[in-house]
Amino acid sequence: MNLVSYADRALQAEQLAQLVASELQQAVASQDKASAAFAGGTTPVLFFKALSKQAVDWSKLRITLTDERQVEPNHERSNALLLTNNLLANLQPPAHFQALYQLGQTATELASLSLNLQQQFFPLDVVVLGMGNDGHFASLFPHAPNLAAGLDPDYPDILLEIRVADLPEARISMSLAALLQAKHLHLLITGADKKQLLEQAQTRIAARLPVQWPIEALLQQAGDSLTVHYAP
Ligand SMILES: O=C(O)[C@H](O)[C@@H](O)[C@H](O)[C@H](O)COP(=O)(O)O
Repeated sequence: MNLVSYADRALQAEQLAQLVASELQQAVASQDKASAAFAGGTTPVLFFKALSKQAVDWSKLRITLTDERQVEPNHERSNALLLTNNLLANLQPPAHFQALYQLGQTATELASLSLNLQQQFFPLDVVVLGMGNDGHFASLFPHAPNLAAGLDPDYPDILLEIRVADLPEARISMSLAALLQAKHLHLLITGADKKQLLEQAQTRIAARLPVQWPIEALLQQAGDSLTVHYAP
């Protein structure tokens, strides 16, 4: 894991936006297209706003999410709405966006979407993840019944459905196996609590303790291919 620390969240957002924009533009230059998956939640908002101001050939971009809440696309908890309001709506020309959930989506439709992402988006050029204070990333939550599958580095599918009793709604998440395929893998965190959790996770890994937080699996599997961007 590589750690980049920034003096404040504005600098973090601006410098990560410049880095991601250069990674995307290099992909466009070499393959005439680029693909990216971004986390939802609250942390990435400043980053999305800064990224929307970067000089990228957005018409060549395929953008999706690392995970989504199973709500209507205009629901206030929708990550698609968050991404649209803070990034996609500001892009000229527009990028292609693939949502991870539509109301009433069936398991068959999820499997078909997973295959479509595999064929049209993967391997992702850039992934920017977030992390919760319980050590989840994407929607791979500690008490998810199918967490083992979600963290299995050999899991065959891009997407899986996550249902956890204490979550307000069911989720759709990318699997760790899918995220690890990213050419540029970033984790964007703010606040001392999350940095302390990351350090505790590293200590657990070094002591070869069983995985307590999902983030341990990401750190262990990704190794130096993961760059953590931290601001207080
Ligand atoms: O749907 C989501 O909530 C995100 O994709 C999730 O994985 C997020 O990155 C963490 O929960 C951190 O959220 P905050 O940025 O709000 O702390």
